[in-house]
Amino acid sequence: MAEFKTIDKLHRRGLLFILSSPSGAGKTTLSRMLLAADPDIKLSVSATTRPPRPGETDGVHYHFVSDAKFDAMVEEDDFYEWAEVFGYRYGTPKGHIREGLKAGQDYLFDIDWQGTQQLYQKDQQDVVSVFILPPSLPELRRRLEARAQDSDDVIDGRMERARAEISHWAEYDYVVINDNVDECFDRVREVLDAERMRRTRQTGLIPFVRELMG
Ligand SMILES: Nc1nc2c(ncn2[C@@H]2O[C@H](COP(=O)(O)OP(=O)(O)O)[C@@H](O)[C@H]2O)c(=O)[nH]1
Ligand SMILES: Nc1ncnc2c1ncn2[C@@H]1O[C@H](COP(=O)(O)OP(=O)(O)O)[C@@H](O)[C@H]1O
Repeated sequence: MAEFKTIDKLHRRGLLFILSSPSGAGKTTLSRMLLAADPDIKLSVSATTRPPRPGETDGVHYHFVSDAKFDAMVEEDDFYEWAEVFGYRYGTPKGHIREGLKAGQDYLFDIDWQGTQQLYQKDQQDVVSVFILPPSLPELRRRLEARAQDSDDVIDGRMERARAEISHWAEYDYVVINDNVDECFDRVREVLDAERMRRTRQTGLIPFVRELMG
């Protein structure tokens, strides 16, 4: 069985896995499920000027920063991309993403369509994007209400923006409807598994095939 071990160890380049959706469709839920189930993918923790919600921890869900700190990060070119959403700013810190990708690390991004477009412009070959749709708009509102973290005004604002966000669905590589969350999660994992197998990411294949052919 020694040959199979060799195949397991083939080197692979990491990927940038993006989950986007209108607010309330379930991307945070799916992200948490994925991070819990898959040790090979790491969350890219964004910086934001939005205040933390109950249950959110600084450095885990977001880096919560002041406006002045965000300005300084923009000025120092610390961001891979950043965008304004719902009146707050959100950005992906550069961190060690480039080195991580080379070493085979996958990164998960919970970012909007603006961030997705910017990542495609920077690094098309490594990006895999998935758009999560709600089964209906009344169900989307029900989920925002059930989450019980926003006032009615904020929920109205999120619902108003939902149509604009959904209009970007066709810019994504994959689209999954989040009706039953477990089924949706299975679809998302299938996408990730298949994308990891892409020939162009399996950089260890060239030496492997060279050896195979003697
Ligand atoms: N472009 C960009 N968007 C982000 C980033 N971090 C979060 N977002 C998006 O900002 C929006 C608002 O996020 P949040 O306030 O956490 O509310 P949510 O919609 O309930 O997840 C969502 O669409 C996120 O995907 C980031 O670093 N860059
Ligand atoms: N398939 C689903 N069916 C019912 N409720 C869901 C489903 N997926 C997510 N939810 C719930 O809907 C609410 C919004 O989901 P969340 O993951 O916070 O959305 P987002 O990150 O896209 O704003 C949460 O209370 C979550 O538990």
